[in-house]
Amino acid sequence: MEKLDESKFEQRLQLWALRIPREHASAITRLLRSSYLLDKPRVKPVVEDPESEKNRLVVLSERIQKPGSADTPAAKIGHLSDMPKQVYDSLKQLCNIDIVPYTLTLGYSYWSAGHVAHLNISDDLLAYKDVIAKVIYDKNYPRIQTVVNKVGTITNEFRVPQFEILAGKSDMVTEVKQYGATFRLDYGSVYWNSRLEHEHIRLVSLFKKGDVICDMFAGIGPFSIPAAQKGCVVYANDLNPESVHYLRTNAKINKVEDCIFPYNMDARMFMQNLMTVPSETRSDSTIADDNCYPEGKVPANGNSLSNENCNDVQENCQNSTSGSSLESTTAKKRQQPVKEGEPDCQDEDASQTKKRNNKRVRGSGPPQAKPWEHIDHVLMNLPASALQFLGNVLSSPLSFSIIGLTLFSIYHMDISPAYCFDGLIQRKYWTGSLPWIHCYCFIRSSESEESILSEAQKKLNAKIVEPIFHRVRDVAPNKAMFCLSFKLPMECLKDDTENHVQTVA
Ligand SMILES: C[S@@+](CC[C@H](N)C(=O)[O-])C[C@H]1O[C@@H](n2cnc3c(N)ncnc32)[C@H](O)[C@@H]1O
Repeated sequence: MEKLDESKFEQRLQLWALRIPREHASAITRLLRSSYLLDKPRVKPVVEDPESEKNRLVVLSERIQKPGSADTPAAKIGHLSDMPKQVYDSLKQLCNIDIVPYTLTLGYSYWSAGHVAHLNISDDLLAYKDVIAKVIYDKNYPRIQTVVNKVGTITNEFRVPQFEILAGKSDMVTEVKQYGATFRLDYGSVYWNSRLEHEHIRLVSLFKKGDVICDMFAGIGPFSIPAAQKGCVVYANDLNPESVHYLRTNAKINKVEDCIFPYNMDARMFMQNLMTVPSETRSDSTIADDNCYPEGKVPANGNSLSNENCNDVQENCQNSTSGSSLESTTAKKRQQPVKEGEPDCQDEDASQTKKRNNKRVRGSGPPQAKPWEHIDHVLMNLPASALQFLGNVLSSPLSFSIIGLTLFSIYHMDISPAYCFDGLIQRKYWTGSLPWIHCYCFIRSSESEESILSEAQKKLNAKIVEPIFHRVRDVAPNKAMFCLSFKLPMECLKDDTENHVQTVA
């Protein structure tokens, strides 16, 4: 029998820890609580210091990306990134601050989603699958209550694997925790990958309070929820109605439903909906409704925002206009250090930021979210095909089948292109800097960063300046997942004279 290589399951997280005298451990953990301490199921945030028995290491949250080094804003004000100065000052009163790097290895036995253990049993071990599952179940019950094996390759557009249940109950609705947020999901009907946790937190660490985020392939919200927790306004979309159901549930569980606007449609239509400038000149009081896309404004493409969802969005808009959620948009932007090799998302010049923020807070009423005026980041986590979504399509080939017949909706006979991103934004209405696009992709050994860049530029019909490739993880011996980040090129903006507007009217 071939041996199982458990090291293949390992993930190493590069974190930071405070080295403290052990007698202060309780006081310091109380002070840092869950917000700044590492918060992972079954992992203790206070550990022994290998260098001295008298000390303990208090492991900090992944959100605390790195201590302020000499040239970062955090260093200038003398505290750790993303940790308020008061907390840092209280720490200093308790002990000397000694920050050390800490590597956390999550090994073979760590991986599961809530009560579900997910196996990928290779062909040569299939004969033993029931024995393997029983051992895992018996050894880990009650933490693990279901053991499943992935069957075949993922072919559906919702990216949900097919599972066979090998042991335990068939209910796959479960809860998982990531960086202090709780996610409920049905493992059998939505996309979920625990191994992306570090990537979710890396990207969210680039956002600032008050940023406007468009998550085109949001799933159940592992980017959107922490972004909203950080004070961003998030437009989150997924084609899978089940994912949108759990996205809304998770927004409620994590108390950020006022900052998240969920959509259930094709990603291109979602962007088009958000960026369409209303035809009539409207008074400020009606602008929130434009974002809600009531039924009459929804494109007849068979993938439109469901009524249920639309009600939700309208509800959110109303919540927004009543005030509570908008603290985030009016809030003064916090300076954060820019990581080496990471996009500098703070290059908007100060006058532009001021202009935009002023615009949002103008008048006595709450500011309005108007995505066609400004968004800060667009997330595209569908690595198998996100690059295609950078381009426009003529008559999208989406179709649906009924009793074996393939039917095309009226929308697909329409020759108007679905814009994404070339010509999507109207120069006249846009304020501030152009958005960062974070487009995930796979790079195979036969491809290179250059070939991917050239494909992206072809789709955009514009040159990308200063692209940043971040290697996320190896998914196979000759295939890795990357995140390509770049500022939307200026050429992608359309001028008034071009007639791309109101395609969803
Ligand atoms: C790889 S998953 C990423 C989900 C989430 N961002 C995460 O990190 O867990 C891609 C998501 O895109 C959704 N999706 C696939 N095709 C889509 C489309 N045309 N428009 C919008 N969403 C789509 C799938 O349902 C799936 O939830």
